[in-house]
Parts: sequence; C-alpha cells; structure tokens
Amino acid sequence: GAKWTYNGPDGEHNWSSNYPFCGGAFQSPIDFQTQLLRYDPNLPPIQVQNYNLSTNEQLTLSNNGHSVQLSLPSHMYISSLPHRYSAAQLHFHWGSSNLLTGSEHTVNGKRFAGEMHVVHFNSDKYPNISMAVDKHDGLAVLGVFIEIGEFNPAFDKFFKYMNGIKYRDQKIQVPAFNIHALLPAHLDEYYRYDGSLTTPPCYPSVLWTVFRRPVTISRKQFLALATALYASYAQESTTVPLHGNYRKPQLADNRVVLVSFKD
Ligand SMILES: NS(=O)(=O)c1c(F)c(F)c(S(=O)(=O)CCO)c(N[C@H]2CCc3ccccc32)c1F
Ligand SMILES: [Zn+2]
Repeated sequence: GAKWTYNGPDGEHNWSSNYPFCGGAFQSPIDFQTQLLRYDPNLPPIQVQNYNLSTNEQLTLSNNGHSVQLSLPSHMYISSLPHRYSAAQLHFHWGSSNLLTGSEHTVNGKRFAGEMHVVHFNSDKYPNISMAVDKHDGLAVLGVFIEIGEFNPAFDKFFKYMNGIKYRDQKIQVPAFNIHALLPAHLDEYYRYDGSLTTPPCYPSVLWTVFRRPVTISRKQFLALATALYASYAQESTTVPLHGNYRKPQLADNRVVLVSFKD
C-alpha cells in the first residue's frame, strides 16, 4: 500500500487520504477517561495457552519500518474470548530517547513510556491473519503499558538482537522463549473496547484488551528500543530514526470502555 509515517506530509493527519478507514469510526487508540469507564463483573481474567514457547523453536524478529515485530506461532492463543484468537505477532510503540512517553493508549491523559501489542486473529473463523484483518470479529490485540523501572530479563531475550535489524526490512531468527513473561501481573484487570488497527489500513476489526498494570523495563533497555532502529533502508544515504511511532488518541464518540476492575 501507499507509504505512511508518523510525522511529516505522510503523517497520521493524512493517512485517511490513502486509507479511508483511518478517517472512520471506531478508531484506536483512545484515552481511557474515567467518565468513559463502566465496570463489568462478567469480564473474565484473560487466559492464554502455549505462550511458554520452547527454546528450540525460532521466531522471526524484524524491523518493518514502522515497528520492531516478533512473529509468533499460531499454536499460541487466547482461550478466554468467545472465539479462539491465535497469535500472529507482537510489536511495540515508543517515544524517543528524550521523550520517554510513547504509549498509544493513555489513562486520563497519562502517556506511558511505551506499549506492547500482541496481535491475535480469530482462528475459529479465518484461516490466517490476512483474511481476518478487515473483519469486524477478526482481531484481538493485548495491550501492555511499558514503564521505566526494574531491568526486565524477559525483554532482553530479544532486545539483545536489535542491532541485527537496525534497518527497514531486516530480519533475523531468534530462539523462542516464554512470551507469558512479557505480560504484566494481574491479567484479570484490563480495559476492553471495540476499536481498530492503530496503523493504516486502520480497519475497525480489533477487540482491544489493554491491561491496567504496566510492565517495567530499565532505562538502558528502553533507550536500546528507542534509539537502535531506523525506518530507512540500509543502503539509503539519509537515515531516518524509528521513534515516536505512536498514533494520537482518537475520538471515543459514544463508545463505552468496559473495565474488569472496580478500583
Ligand atoms: N497497533 S496495531 O496492533 O494495530 C498494529 C500495528 F501498530 C502495526 F505496526 C502492525 S505492522 O504489521 O507491524 C505494520 C503495519 O501493519 C500491525 N500489523 C497487523 C495489522 C495488519 C496485519 C497483517 C498481517 C500481520 C499483522 C498485521 C498492527 F496490528
Ligand atoms: Zn500496535
């Protein structure tokens, strides 16, 4: 599709000229403002299966020019939703080395340092993510806020390979590891709403689950994420740093955000 960026002439205010859904309804991310929240006691704790991958599996770590993404095997899935949602990939959104705020979702205007998204597709109804990505019940994304704090050994399982994918379209194979270790404590506390991809083509096809509790990574780990990558190709003479890859909050319109916690 047409090229898009987070800043400049191809930035998010112009996405809708090539990607009409980006100007449509049910867009993500949104700001979780208190007045939008409604406690729903029927929201079950999120349960995932087969997230503890064996180290003799290999995953593809790649720089797609918009984010760093880790491919995930489809035998990983979410089991606590009405359909089985099988994993496809995980990726990140972050700010920059001096702007330690790059999450997409915000809580009463508070922006976290970054946000991880684990993208799943409805494998009960669709054979792969490409067939699911534009369907109303196609995708389920788990969102995890990232804060600067304690060193996180789970993230280093692949952060240490980032220098192998500095440039756009570079990819390497990395040993698999326990993806569950990337998730926060308390998978029973989360925000839930109907939304969209936060990148073009912005299809309104995502059941969003954003966990209330953040995970922490160290400042050194965060800087590795925020400063290691380029959106430009290796052979290009002008380098374009890959940072600030977060979409601004969209209109909630009259959407309600369900929460599984009372406070
Ligand atoms: N924030 S988000 O969760 O909405 C989201 C992204 F932010 C993002 F960058 C990507 S991407 O594939 O890395 C690049 C542009 O699609 C995807 N990729 C998804 C969307 C389309 C697609 C097709 C095949 C595999 C993954 C994806 C995504 F779902
Ligand atoms: Zn994302």
